[in-house]
Amino acid sequence: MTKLSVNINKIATLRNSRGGDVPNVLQFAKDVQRFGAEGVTIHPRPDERHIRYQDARDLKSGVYTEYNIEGNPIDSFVDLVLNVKPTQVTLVPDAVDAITSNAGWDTIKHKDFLVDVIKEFKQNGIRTSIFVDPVLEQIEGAKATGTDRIELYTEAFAHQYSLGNEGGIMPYVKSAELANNLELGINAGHDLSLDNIAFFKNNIPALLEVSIGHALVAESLYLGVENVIQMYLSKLKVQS
Ligand SMILES: NCC(=O)COP(=O)(O)O
Repeated sequence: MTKLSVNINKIATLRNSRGGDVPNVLQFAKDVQRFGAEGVTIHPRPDERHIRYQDARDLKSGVYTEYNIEGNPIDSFVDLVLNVKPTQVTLVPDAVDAITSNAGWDTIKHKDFLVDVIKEFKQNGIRTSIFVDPVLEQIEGAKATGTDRIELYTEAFAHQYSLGNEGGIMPYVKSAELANNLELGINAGHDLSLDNIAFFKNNIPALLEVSIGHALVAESLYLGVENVIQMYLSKLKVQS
């Protein structure tokens, strides 16, 4: 089974554009779970341009499915995650000024750092995942960090698929096969959408979780949030 975790960053972006509390991020998180989402993801960035650190703390009371916090493990992020104790932390090597996440970890170069930080999270009962490109050496490097899971960075797949190139899935298939052999759990995310999710899911063996935000919110403007979540759940059940 592949769980759908809804990334609610964009709801905070909308709220912050006016100050105030509309839309309410906590209520939105409760509603997506009521509509069937199996997890909620946030990615607080150091400049707090969308999700704020206080949101991460407030959400703890309302996320009763899987709570996934993503981010670069700078000191303030590590303190936040240890304080909130979500179900899962996903480590992403994003620069402070990046518009969005744009690369996976170099798990070989940053092995010592990742080993230390992953150990600390796991000792505190938090499942770990690290964001990686679909490159076999990087998957092997991920295994050596001690992480429970990897999150495959799917931007390249989504881009190729939008151009009609289904072959763009192949590095992901090979990476997933290796991860399965190494007994690493597999998550995936970034630019997944109603257009590409079924093809991705049906080609990736043992895909445990997808986190989807940008496209899901954009699609909801036309189709409605509840309907869109149901559509994702239905596509995630499809087997080719
Ligand atoms: N981990 C990926 C995520 O949470 C959402 O990415 P996107 O759907 O906003 O591109």
